[in-house]
Amino acid sequence: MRGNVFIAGLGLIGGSLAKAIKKAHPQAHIIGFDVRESELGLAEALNIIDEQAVSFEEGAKKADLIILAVPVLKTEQMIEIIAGLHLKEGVLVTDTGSTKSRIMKRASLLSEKGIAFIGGHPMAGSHKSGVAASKELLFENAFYLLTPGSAAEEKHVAILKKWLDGTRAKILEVTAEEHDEMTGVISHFPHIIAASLVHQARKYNQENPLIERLAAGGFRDITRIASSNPEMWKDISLHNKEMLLTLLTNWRDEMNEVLSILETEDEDKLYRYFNEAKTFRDGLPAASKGAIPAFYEMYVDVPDYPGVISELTGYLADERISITNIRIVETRDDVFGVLVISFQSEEDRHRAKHCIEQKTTYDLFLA
Ligand SMILES: NC(=O)C1=CN([C@@H]2O[C@H](COP(=O)(O)OP(=O)(O)OC[C@H]3O[C@@H](n4cnc5c(N)ncnc54)[C@H](O)[C@@H]3O)[C@@H](O)[C@H]2O)C=CC1
Ligand SMILES: O=C(O)C(=O)Cc1ccc(O)cc1
Repeated sequence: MRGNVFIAGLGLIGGSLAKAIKKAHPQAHIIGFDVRESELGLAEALNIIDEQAVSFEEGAKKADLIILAVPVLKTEQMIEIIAGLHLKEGVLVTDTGSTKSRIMKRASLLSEKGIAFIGGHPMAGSHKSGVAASKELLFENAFYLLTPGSAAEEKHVAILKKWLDGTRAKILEVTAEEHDEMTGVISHFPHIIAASLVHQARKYNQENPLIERLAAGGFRDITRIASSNPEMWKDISLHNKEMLLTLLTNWRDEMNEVLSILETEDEDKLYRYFNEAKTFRDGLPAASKGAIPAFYEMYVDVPDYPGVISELTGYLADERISITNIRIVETRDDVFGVLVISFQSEEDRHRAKHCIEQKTTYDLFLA
């Protein structure tokens, strides 16, 4: 497709969409805007955008497609600004916000003027932010939820889907209310719990600093999302306040129930509590991406000597297997360390396993 695509907010999501759109539509002209000049400059230097907009308004006026990829309270402000501009005939406006009800309400300002607004939420991402973390295939196989506004006709949705071809996401239409209920349960509420677990560990750590050193493995895994951008999650929580209040109340009741099971040492109930959770968790789809994306990690027990990381990454590079992240867990002078290597796909992870098994005697396992 040809045309000007204006992306406001060149962070993880704006940058990833710019890359995916450029890949599928090389003729598209991508104009970018960000309040942070560093991100804007980096996006241009990395050829993620073709042009920097002089201002938000100037970028919006030139666009055939406007994508708002900023924290959700800012998205509302941008919709208001757009509603007051003289835009190009036939322009499509969409966003990437993690919430939809308040955005769709604000977008009625556009619908009233006959401007097609289609709410959007690519349900993949990470705890990282910024254009440097953006990836062309961030949304591959992930769900991409759309909430068309009242002025958005089927043909508009079809055009937006075409623009989004390069994301290789699974696009679904839902209502804004359904959206906020579902994402409240599986994404927004877990972020609050992850943050609360970290707060709890932080408080106990003040008394006993060994906690911080022991907090590897499982604790790191379930609290990874607590490392996400605080501004973004402040906005999301305020936007989905009602749902989060309901979930918090239900959770408090459930914790009270667990408290009483423990107090009375009711073994049957305790067993059932864990077993029912395990059964549902084990039945969740494994390899496809959800709001909390799958990470393809491989754990390698390595001796703690200099050069071991370059030895392993060297073997993987020889086989042209790309890694997306590498970290060391629990290295102490007297024990083996665990190297956690992440890959883009299950296929890469299996090739890596085969490669390392062939070339070394280190123990490894896939989590
Ligand atoms: N991070 C994630 O995993 C996901 C985030 N989202 C949603 O996408 C949106 C963007 O999130 P990310 O890209 O992760 O955040 P980010 O922090 O990586 O990028 C947001 C960018 O917007 C810019 N920005 C903020 N206010 C602005 C303004 N008034 N004008 C112009 N630029 C402005 C920031 O400087 C930043 O570069 C948010 O609404 C978020 O809820 C959706 C799916 C996944
Ligand atoms: O890092 C993670 O696992 C996430 O939870 C990513 C994420 C963040 C916000 C969304 O609206 C969707 C996905």
